[in-house]
Amino acid sequence: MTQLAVESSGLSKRFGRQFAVNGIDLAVPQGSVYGFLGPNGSGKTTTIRMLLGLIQPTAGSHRLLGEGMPVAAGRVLPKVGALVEGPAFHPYLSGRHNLARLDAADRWADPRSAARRVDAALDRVGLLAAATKRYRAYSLGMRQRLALAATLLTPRELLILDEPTNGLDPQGTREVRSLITTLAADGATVMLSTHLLSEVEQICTHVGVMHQGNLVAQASLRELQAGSVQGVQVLTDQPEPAQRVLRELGLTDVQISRDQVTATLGSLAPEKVVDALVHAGVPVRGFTVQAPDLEELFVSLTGKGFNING
Ligand SMILES: Nc1ncnc2c1ncn2[C@@H]1O[C@H](COP(=O)(O)OP(=O)(O)OP(=O)(O)O)[C@@H](O)[C@H]1O
Repeated sequence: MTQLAVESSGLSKRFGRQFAVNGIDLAVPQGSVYGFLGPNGSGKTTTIRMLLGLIQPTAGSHRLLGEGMPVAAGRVLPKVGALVEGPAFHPYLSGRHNLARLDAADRWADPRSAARRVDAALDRVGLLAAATKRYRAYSLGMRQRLALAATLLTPRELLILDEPTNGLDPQGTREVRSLITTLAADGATVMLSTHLLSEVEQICTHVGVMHQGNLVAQASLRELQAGSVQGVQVLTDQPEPAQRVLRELGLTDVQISRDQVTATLGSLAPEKVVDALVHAGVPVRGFTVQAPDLEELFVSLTGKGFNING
């Protein structure tokens, strides 16, 4: 069975009469990059704050790295890096000095190796060259990278990041995404919240979709794609015979448009369709299985569009 880095059971948070998070069962596999996707106000930040013990759940329970929270918090949290509101950095201190202050405040960190740790974290996020610049002179992207560096002062098995690319320009966004991919490749599990579908498609292996406090879908990207309806498109000079073959095979929604025949595949393997066309002597110039559109899938789950221009 897959080991879970984050798991919850019935995790809920109510503010007054409103359930911000309504009994969610998260399952974040170890080694995954899990995109926690949902429109604004769907309960992502509230969930992350509960996972990290920053607020108390109204109901439910959760485990991090296999250990029950909050009982094991002292043992588990040092292995978890978090980016929630971002640590408070001092505007007149350099990036390096800011990290050194945070490191000194960590009671588990050995002060003798502090300088090495700080520079390694700066190097990791590509800020070594700007280490002596004052924080107030940093761009938004540099500030976000410094916040990530702060979470990397000690090796982490799990990173929980709330909207890590929010507010970044395209260059900063690319840098932070590539850093996340590298951290995952080095073995960390990453759970990140986002309202950008494109972010999930680019860097995530798994996704959980939030809508109005409910977890409406949770799966690996591969499963989601396989589970959705696929279409096929055949390019041929003989569309009528092709249409006949597709109908005989049981494909639905078979349509002709000039030299193109499109249809919904159902559970049939695409190679069976090609095989049948060739056997029937239909000259096939092109055959495409149309990739299922994740955006449509998510919109059908949440009834809302996602900003896909991220
Ligand atoms: N401290 C609070 N008091 C009252 N209501 C709150 C509080 N924190 C969050 N909420 C409400 O809970 C709901 C979920 O908010 P949350 O911040 O978790 O959503 P989100 O998915 O992280 O959204 P965003 O992408 O905008 O950060 C919202 O309706 C919000 O107004």
